Parts: sequence; structure tokens; C-alpha cells
Amino acid sequence: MTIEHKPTPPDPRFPGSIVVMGVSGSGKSSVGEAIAEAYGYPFIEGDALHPPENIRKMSEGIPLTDDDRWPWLAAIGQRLAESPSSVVVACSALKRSYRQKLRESASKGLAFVFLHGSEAVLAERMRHRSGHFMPTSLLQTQLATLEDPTGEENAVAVDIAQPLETIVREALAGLGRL
Ligand SMILES: Nc1ncnc2c1ncn2[C@@H]1O[C@H](COP(=O)(O)OP(=O)(O)OP(=O)(O)O)[C@@H](O)[C@H]1O
Ligand SMILES: O=C(O)[C@H](O)[C@@H](O)[C@H](O)[C@H](O)CO
Repeated sequence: MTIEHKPTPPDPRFPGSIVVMGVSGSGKSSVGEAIAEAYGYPFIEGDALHPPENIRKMSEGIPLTDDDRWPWLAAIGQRLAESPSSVVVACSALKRSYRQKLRESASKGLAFVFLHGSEAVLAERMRHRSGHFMPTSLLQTQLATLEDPTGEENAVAVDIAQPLETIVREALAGLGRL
């Protein structure tokens, strides 16, 4: 008997833009950069589009409100709408209403890669990074605010309790199945 070794075909590329979402410390920037590189799309760091007042509040351990987040989501939406190519964005997108706002901005479709993990894993990752404005004390309100996107259109969930390479591979496979 001969066993044929067929090469695995690459995952199809999701044609629209991609938001890598989740609470602080879930790996949005790390995973988002890797997906952007794999797809050849520009990467947008959502945190860089926060108004300075939002960064000040979070640095002081004050959770953002809806009113704080709408102008920020509008800035991200504008980048999605104006970008000539599809892009990958790191953005917490914690609530369904925020995601709906972003979906309205992206004309070629929008997928969400949801990075989820336990509070223990998230707190560990936040504690071990240095020079970041977000204090670990805000993790609980981040988790309380989060609305799970499972079941929404074009949403892929990936467990973060695995090496970065595995998370990226699962995200790309999930996007390829959409
Ligand atoms: N799979 C992983 N295994 C171990 N460490 C990881 C993994 N993914 C990310 N990290 C590390 O965890 C920390 C948080 O990751 P990252 O900054 O990408 O998250 P984030 O969601 O973008 O955070 P924030 O929104 O708060 O800026 C970083 O120090 C990063 O290097
Ligand atoms: O919606 C929010 O509360 C914010 O976007 C936060 O999630 C941070 O920007 C980010 O995660 C940085 O730590």
C-alpha cells in the first residue's frame, strides 16, 4: 500500500478587514501583527487612536465609559472606511454595539477574531509586560464589560492559553472557513 503525502492547501484568505478583539492583555497586538503579516495587510494598533484623555483615564485605573469609547470607535471606523486595502486592527471591541458600529464602517466585510482566556492567564500576561499604560486592576471591569461575540456574523474564537504560533494558526484556519 502506498501512502500519498499531499501538501496541505493554505487556508483561504478572508477578503475583508479583520478586528482582533478581546480584553486588555489577551494578545490583540501580538496576534494582530502576525495575521497582518500572514495576509500582507496593513496593521492598525487601535490603542494608538484613543484620545489622550482615554489613555490618561486608563493609566489612572479609571475604566472607560461608552461615551469615552464612541469617539475612539469612530476613529477606528474611519480608518476602516478610508483604507484602500483590507486591514487588520487590534481593538478591544468589547460590546456587540461597538462591533456593529465597526461593521457599518467596513464596506468589504469585517471579521472578528476573539481572543478569550481565563482571568488568571490574562492577569499573568498583563503583569509580565512592562511599560504599558493599562493597569492589571482594570482587568475585572474589562471582563465584566465584555460581551462574547460567539454566534455573531464572521466571528472566530481562539483560546489564548496556548503558544502564540498556535493561536495564529487557529485564527487563520478559522478565518479561512468563514
Ligand atoms: N500566546 C501567548 N503566550 C504568552 N505570552 C503572550 C501570548 N500572546 C501575547 N503574549 C504576551 O502577553 C502580553 C499581552 O499581549 P498583547 O500586548 O499583544 O495584548 P493586547 O490585547 O494587545 O493588550 P492591550 O490591549 O492591553 O494593549 C504581552 O507581553 C505579550 O508579549
Ligand atoms: O475598551 C477599552 O476599555 C479599551 O480599549 C481597553 O481595552 C484598552 O484600550 C486596551 O485593551 C489596552 O490595554
